[in-house]
Amino acid sequence: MEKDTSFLFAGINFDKKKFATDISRFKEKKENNRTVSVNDTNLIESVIPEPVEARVSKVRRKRKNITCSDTVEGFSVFKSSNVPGVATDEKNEQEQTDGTLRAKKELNKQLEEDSLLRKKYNIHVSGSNVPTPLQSFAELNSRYRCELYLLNNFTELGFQEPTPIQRQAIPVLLSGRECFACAPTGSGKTLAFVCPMIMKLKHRLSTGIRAVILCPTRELAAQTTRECKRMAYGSKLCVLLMTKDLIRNADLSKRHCDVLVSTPLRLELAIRKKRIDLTRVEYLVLDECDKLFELGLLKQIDYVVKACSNPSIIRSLFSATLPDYVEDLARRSMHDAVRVIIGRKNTASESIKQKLVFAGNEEGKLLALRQSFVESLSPPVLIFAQSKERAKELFAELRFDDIRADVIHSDLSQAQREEAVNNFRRGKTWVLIATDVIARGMDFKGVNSVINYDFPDSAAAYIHRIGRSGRAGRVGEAVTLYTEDDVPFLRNVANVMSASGCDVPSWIMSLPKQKWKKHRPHRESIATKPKDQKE
Ligand SMILES: Nc1ncnc2c1ncn2[C@@H]1O[C@H](COP(=O)(O)OP(=O)(O)OP(=O)(O)O)[C@@H](O)[C@H]1O
Repeated sequence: MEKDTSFLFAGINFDKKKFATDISRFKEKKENNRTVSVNDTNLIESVIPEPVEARVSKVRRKRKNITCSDTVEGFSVFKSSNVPGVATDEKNEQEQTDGTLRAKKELNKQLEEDSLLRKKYNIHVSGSNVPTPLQSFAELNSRYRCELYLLNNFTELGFQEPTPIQRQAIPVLLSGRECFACAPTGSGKTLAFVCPMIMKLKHRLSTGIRAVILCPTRELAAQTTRECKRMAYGSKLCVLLMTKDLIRNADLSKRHCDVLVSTPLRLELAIRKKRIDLTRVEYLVLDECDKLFELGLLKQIDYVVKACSNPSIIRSLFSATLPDYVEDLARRSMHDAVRVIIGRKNTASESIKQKLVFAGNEEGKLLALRQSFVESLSPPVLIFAQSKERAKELFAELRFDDIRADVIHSDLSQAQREEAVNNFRRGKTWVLIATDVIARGMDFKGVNSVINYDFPDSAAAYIHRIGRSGRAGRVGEAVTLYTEDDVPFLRNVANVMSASGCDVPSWIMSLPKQKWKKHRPHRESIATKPKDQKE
């Protein structure tokens, strides 16, 4: 991460007060002499009871003694109060006082209920007027008038109730607030940002891109596109994955697309080739945001974010690891954002049983791995190696053993990478050897164990790698092999383990804390054969 990140989001930092007229012009259009907001909120308000958060903010505004001339979000508040020349008799005053007291009571009751619900689901929030969390998916209809196809899709997908991140992030985004969120791996963050997006977008036939989801890898972008399509099934929304072909053959500026999912590199390329217009994007999601803000991707992200120049854009950041610098950045550059943390920040999912195994040296690691396969191979198993070279070496060692192994790394073609992922998903491959290219976001159902053959290069990498198992409340197992070289870095992984309730030997917890950027020691090549016998 570059030290100075202030240029990030610079292209869309703007003074909302100064451009208030422009914003309101953008937000509203006249239709049949009646003001209809672009996202139809007025229409919704006319048919459903006012949401609690709206009532809450009204009461708060009242408390601040706003006068009749104050305009809040395009509405004139307290139109009938304090108007010069209008006599206010005692009865009226009494009624007003009673009304305010009732509203106050109602507000306090609601705040209490919200806080109990948050406590129950380990939801921590900061920001002003944070909307009430969802009790159930049904509230998407009763509170926000969501279309029934969406609830049907959730039922079809087997989702009975919202996960904690969904309970809080969905109402935040539906209320038009920006959001940065941290929730454990496999806890349903994808639905948390896709659901409000498809609810808000509805179907419209104008050209141009209306929402963008950025993911750090092609595999994750493809998976997110698939999830989006599943959730939007039954609507007319158009969801597209940015591919090389699309950049080459299609002029996206003339095509209609509701949701575009892409890696930063591909999107940057399309913008540079003038194949795409992002000026009307209404929603921007940075998934795995801390990865996107790392040095290698930061410039591309900045370029894309600047291209999304719509002043009313709603941006959100999601990850299972949210370092302080990303939070600082979010606070500085997002507008009135809500921070949502589920459980403790930067911890592993509690449904994963984690183990550290000392293997002495590189040779010991291979022996330990083979031994564990003989004793108890319970596929599917994911094995992480430190580099593509080491992943290839390990694959060369295991491919002739009696296990169905495959490998995935960045030297493979796109088609080969897709095939490796699909074979693993379908159970054709039992053991997938991988680099960190699939460590984040990939949702392989039922991975029984993750083996860190090479010690991860950071605590965040550890959390994401092992998070490929133990998803959606299932149990999983993670084994991390370590050698003498890794001992100084053990404490960082041990801290994560202990924070998620796993036992860690006390000698490890008493090791000195290590400042740890990237731990990638040079390692002996992976081989059981003596060097002179190797091909
Ligand atoms: N409400 C729900 N009930 C049950 N399962 C759900 C629910 N929401 C999502 N899931 C499932 O949980 C799994 C994990 O979801 P998802 O991939 O969104 O996790 P994530 O939090 O983004 O994880 P990661 O941090 O690894 O990216 C998926 O298989 C998804 O279908």
